[in-house]
Amino acid sequence: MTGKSLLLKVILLGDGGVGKSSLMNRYVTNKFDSQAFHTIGVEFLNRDLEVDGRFVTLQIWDTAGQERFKSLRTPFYRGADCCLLTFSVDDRQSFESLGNWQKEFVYYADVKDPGHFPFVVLGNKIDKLERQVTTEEAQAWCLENGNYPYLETSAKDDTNVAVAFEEAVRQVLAVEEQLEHCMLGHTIDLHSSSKSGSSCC
Ligand SMILES: Nc1nc2c(ncn2[C@@H]2O[C@H](COP(=O)(O)OP(=O)(O)OP(=O)(O)O)[C@@H](O)[C@H]2O)c(=O)[nH]1
Ligand SMILES: [Mg+2]
Repeated sequence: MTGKSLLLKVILLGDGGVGKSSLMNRYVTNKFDSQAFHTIGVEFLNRDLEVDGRFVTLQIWDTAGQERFKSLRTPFYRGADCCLLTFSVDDRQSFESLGNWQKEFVYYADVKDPGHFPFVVLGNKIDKLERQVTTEEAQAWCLENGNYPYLETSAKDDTNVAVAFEEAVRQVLAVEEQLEHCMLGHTIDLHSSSKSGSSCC
């Protein structure tokens, strides 16, 4: 892969058992294990990809979702460029935990401007017949809590997994572009005599 690659850190958060490790392993190794073990602490894998002409090395951090491992995972939130809030569509409790995961991330990652931080919400295990969370209510949660992109995935049958990680990259690039646009806007204002009324940041 030619051209300078942008290193991005993406972190998967969500209740134990929703499929965070399975999503990472499906995306990086294209494997799925129906008997996956609970993650203890954190693990990470890298994968190179190209999104809209940009070469990216995605460093995917997979975290333990079980409450007892909280102190092992929270030190690794800092420096993340994107957070994938993950639940399972057959586990209503994991959907209702999304708000807590978002708060935990913002606190331990010390996010200065949560309103502009790239979160993406994933509803996993859509291959399973018995759903407890509808697409509409998940979309409504995403709209109410920050207008986050919402994708439905299955690590088991590889539905939307690559799309989900590509969307994470797009969200980071979009925020970066917005910041660059703002910086550029301020620079031009510094030299022009007329005070521009609008400020975009
Ligand atoms: N049917 C189905 N099962 C899945 C899917 N993704 C994961 N699983 C299964 O769900 C169980 C938990 O998956 P994990 O990937 O270990 O879940 P996790 O979120 O990493 O769990 P913790 O490490 O405890 O936080 C495993 O038995 C997986 O095989 C999916 O998309 N569909
Ligand atoms: Mg895991």
